[in-house]
Amino acid sequence: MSIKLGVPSKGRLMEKTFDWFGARGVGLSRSESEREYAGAVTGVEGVDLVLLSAGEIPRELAAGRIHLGVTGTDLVREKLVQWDQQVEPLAELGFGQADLIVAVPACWIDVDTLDDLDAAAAAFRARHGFRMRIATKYHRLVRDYLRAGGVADYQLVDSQGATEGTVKNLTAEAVADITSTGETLRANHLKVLSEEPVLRSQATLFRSRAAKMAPGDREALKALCATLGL
Ligand SMILES: Nc1ncnc2c1ncn2[C@@H]1O[C@H](COP(=O)(O)OP(=O)(O)OP(=O)(O)O)[C@@H](O)[C@H]1O
Ligand SMILES: O=P(O)(O)OC[C@H]1O[C@H](OP(=O)(O)OP(=O)(O)O)[C@H](O)[C@@H]1O
Repeated sequence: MSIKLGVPSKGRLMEKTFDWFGARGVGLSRSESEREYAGAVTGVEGVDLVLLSAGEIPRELAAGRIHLGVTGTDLVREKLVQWDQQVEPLAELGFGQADLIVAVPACWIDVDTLDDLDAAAAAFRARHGFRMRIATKYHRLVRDYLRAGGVADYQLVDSQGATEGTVKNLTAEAVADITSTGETLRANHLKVLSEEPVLRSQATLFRSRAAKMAPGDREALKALCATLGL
């Protein structure tokens, strides 16, 4: 048997994860063929690399199909009910930092806080006969945040990508999405509410609380954690 380590299969997250492990003496690499989702681990025994979509890693951890996984805290908290009972964060990796925020059209000059958004949402409904639409893929986190902030008269519309474009495309009045530099928001004439973000996220190494381990696996996990300095 062996420990399964799930890592994002593409892009910045994959490269920075490889760098983070490499700097600590654990070599991670993707197979020669760019299209094959297989990889290799050097520097420790008994660890298999599993390349997965960042968005699927929370579910794989919760199901116990991987023992360890790297993904954003935003994805874990959004996708796993009572996330901390299903996974344990072992290390924040210091990259993939982004804030989950709520943004409205920059021209809404009298909307700056959640109270303002609530007032605007009520006025919107009275005027248009339907609830203000907020586009997001973070349904659970945004719903909880808006409930706590006292915003009532809105509806979430699902957007799995290019979320900032929904306002221009007239499929939403506001958005809740991840931002790091703010460039995408600015380019789409949106402004962030001047409130604490819904969540501050970064790439994190998680341990599954559900994954079964054979006796040898425990040793492999201990050796890996020791090598990583955890
Ligand atoms: N601009 C950004 N800067 C930093 N981190 C980001 C940025 N955009 C997204 N992230 C983070 O990267 C992680 C993966 O994002 P996302 O869900 O968009 O995956 P993806 O790249 O579309 O991959 P996949 O579709 O394979 O799941 C998330 O944790 C997210 O917070
Ligand atoms: O604040 P910025 O630095 O401009 O980054 C924010 C953008 O990055 C993410 O998109 P990503 O590139 O992951 O694509 P997506 O639209 O598929 O989510 C996020 O959804 C924003 O659109």
